[in-house]
Amino acid sequence: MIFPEDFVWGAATASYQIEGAVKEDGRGQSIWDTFSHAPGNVANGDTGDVACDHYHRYQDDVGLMRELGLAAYRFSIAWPRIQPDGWGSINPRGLAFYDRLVDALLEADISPYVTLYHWDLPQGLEERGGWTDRDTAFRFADYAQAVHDKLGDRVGDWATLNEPWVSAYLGYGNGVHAPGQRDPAAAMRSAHHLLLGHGLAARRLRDGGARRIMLVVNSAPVLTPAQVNDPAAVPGEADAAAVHRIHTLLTRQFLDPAVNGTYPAEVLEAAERNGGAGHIKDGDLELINAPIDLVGVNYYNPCVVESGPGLPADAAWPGSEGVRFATADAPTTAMGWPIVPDGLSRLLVRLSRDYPRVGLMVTENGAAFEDVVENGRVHDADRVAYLNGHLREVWRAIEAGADLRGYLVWSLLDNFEWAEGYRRRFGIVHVDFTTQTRVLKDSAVWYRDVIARNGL
Ligand SMILES: OC[C@@H]1[C@@H](O)[C@H](O)[C@@H](O)c2nc(CNc3ccccc3)cn21
Repeated sequence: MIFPEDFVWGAATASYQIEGAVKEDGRGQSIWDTFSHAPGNVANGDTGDVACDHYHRYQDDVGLMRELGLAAYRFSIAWPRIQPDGWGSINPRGLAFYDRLVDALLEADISPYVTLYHWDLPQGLEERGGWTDRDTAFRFADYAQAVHDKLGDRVGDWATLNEPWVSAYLGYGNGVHAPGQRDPAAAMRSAHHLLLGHGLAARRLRDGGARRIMLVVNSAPVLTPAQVNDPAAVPGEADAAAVHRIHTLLTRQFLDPAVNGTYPAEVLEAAERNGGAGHIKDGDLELINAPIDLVGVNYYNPCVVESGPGLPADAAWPGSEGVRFATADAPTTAMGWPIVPDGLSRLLVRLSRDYPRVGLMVTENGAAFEDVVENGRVHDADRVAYLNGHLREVWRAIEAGADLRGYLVWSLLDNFEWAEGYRRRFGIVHVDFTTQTRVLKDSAVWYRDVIARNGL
């Protein structure tokens, strides 16, 4: 299976998960600093205080990327390094780190793909309401412009947000992520303000001459248990309605406004039932619908549902009344997520059909397994099998006509896995968090060969 000649092979990380140096060079506090230091929020009391110490080790890490032959490296910028409180003057030392990182990547012939927001909101803004407050969207646009002004001469690929669904519904809905609020109405308001911030920032980036702008979403094919292993299975009316509802809340809630400038009726109805839709102002959808070039797709596993009469909505899923989240008949990763490779091709073909005006890129795909270091090596055959199976589906989606530009593996390094802390490892490079030693896992060597062959 050989991929298109211009297919982009890369890897992805995020600032809070790898950088450490949380009090260095003028960095302000983020909501994840606050959340991870609050007892009970993160496994084993882990925090991102040190993480992979990438802030100090970035040159060696870029060397690893070069050794793997990556064409692209997706990383996020920590807003609190740029504006410690989230607004106002720019911290030159914070910006200087990313300036150095970008230059190191270009020197290694690796294209930098910048994500402007991967969940580390400045705590100063959270104290003013965070994403529940409309003003945060405008502060985000100011921040985006400041970063692009500095790096836009060398960075062509820009993602505004990583997974606004997670920021809104895990951060403000069920509270398993920072800032840990449990309020469905706050979550729906936050989802809208994140989208507004996306649109406002995308306009600033475009006005600044950005080459490619994308929105990155966590998306999945929503399937009944029977459909997981039998794409031809036909769900009954109630189950089909459950599938449509969750597809709408997970994916259409974000891509319809961003790509088409419309909200699904079900989202507006859910908002009316959860605090009202007064936060949606006239003209907002036009602002949100700023032209973008790509949708970044983060896929790990399908979302499995069936109807469940009388079931209350899950706090992370306002509007999901009557839906029961089910399990798939499939092997699972260390996260308990089902391994369903063809879910990726089913998703990519669907998104290509539903949103034909934008290209697609797999901006995250990967898996956590219980890695064991043996004689200085990690024989992660399960991760190789996961990646191989999913890349075969990427190839199939391209063959089926999907406008798919590239694939970025999650993740380059083992890192801080949010509420799971360091006990879950997604990296193709093993990190010993005591010594900060990096070791290529077998999956990294395998991925290097895939890149060299441009295929499987
Ligand atoms: O969990 C693995 C990665 C995570 O490390 C990335 O920072 C994030 O972008 C990411 N998104 C997903 C898929 N969505 C999801 C996020 C949080 C909880 C459950 C699912 C997985 N991942």
